[in-house]
Amino acid sequence: MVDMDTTTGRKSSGPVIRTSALTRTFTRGKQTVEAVRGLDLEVHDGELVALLGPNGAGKSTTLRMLTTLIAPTSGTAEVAGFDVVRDQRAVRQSIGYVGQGNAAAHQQRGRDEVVSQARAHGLSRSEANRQADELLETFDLTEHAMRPVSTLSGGQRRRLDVAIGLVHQPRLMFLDEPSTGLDPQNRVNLQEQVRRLNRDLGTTIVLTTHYLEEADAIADRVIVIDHGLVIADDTATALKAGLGDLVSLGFARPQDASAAAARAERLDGASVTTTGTSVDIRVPHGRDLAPSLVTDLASTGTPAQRIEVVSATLDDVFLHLTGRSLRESNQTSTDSTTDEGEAA
Ligand SMILES: Nc1ncnc2c1ncn2[C@@H]1O[C@H](COP(=O)(O)OP(=O)(O)OP(=O)(O)O)[C@@H](O)[C@H]1O
Repeated sequence: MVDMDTTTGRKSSGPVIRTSALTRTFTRGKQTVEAVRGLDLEVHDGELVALLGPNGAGKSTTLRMLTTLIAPTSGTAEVAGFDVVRDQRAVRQSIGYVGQGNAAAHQQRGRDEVVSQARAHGLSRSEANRQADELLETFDLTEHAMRPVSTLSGGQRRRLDVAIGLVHQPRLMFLDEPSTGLDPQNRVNLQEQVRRLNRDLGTTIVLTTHYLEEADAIADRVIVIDHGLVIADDTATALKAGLGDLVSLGFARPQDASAAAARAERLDGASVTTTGTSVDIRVPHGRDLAPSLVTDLASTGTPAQRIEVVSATLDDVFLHLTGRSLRESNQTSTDSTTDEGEAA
């Protein structure tokens, strides 16, 4: 049941984001690109959600519709209880958004940039100063606050961007590829700050990423997007557990491998591949099942000479769902975006 606040017209319960059959197409010359194709999505207060997918999957387009930067082609989206087409202003006031690339002006000092953004959001000078100091502290930027933005490292600048996105204390924050281009140390540092923002302040966060490790490490929920469609939506743990572990066995003779494969086929949910003297078994809870399987095989005269158990990764999940590796899709993608077809 959704209650309506009659003074603001804002819904006071229900998901903070709700989309229904949301689509966005772009026209490139004679070509039509269906960037987002029928997205049905609900995000609840306090969640940290990662939209994960290869380059060109439709992640940024989704975020740009949810933040009112571009209009949907069809379907509906409500953010913080407001319609992204009809109530653009209210949506914008309710959210923070950090797009790709750096927002901060390069010659300004970091602190001045945060203060002026806070002032632009209507805070008084003293409130803006206080807010800036708090945010700089939160993002470990206090000691760099008086330096021109152009002299900050990539990681510091990205953290400054996130701080600026928070000046008006939104309950809902959108981050478009926050850690792309950062070195591993700065990436981990930024991820920690994002996690802290969600955990300590309860800010709902929706971020896009094509880093598997990032989605796995920080998100409560991972929404995997490919070719404009949601192909999986769950916790990273559940997505990986659903696929199961890979139990790899090696035998002395091909006939032993065949016998072991026949035995493994009887395991619930197992998918078995035999190559010469090797047997690969993808099976839920493989790590737990492996010892008894190996004992069983030894007792029936087909002892394994090699055993390896590898837990599933999100890349395995993506590979299973699409037949492609997300890592390789990211590396080989030459897809590029143009400004053609942009909505006001
Ligand atoms: N303004 C635009 N004009 C034309 N095509 C566009 C535009 N914006 C996006 N596209 C196309 O829509 C598809 C989805 O792009 P989008 O940027 O949403 O993907 P993404 O998943 O965010 O990728 P990345 O990780 O590279 O940012 C791509 O094929 C892209 O080229």
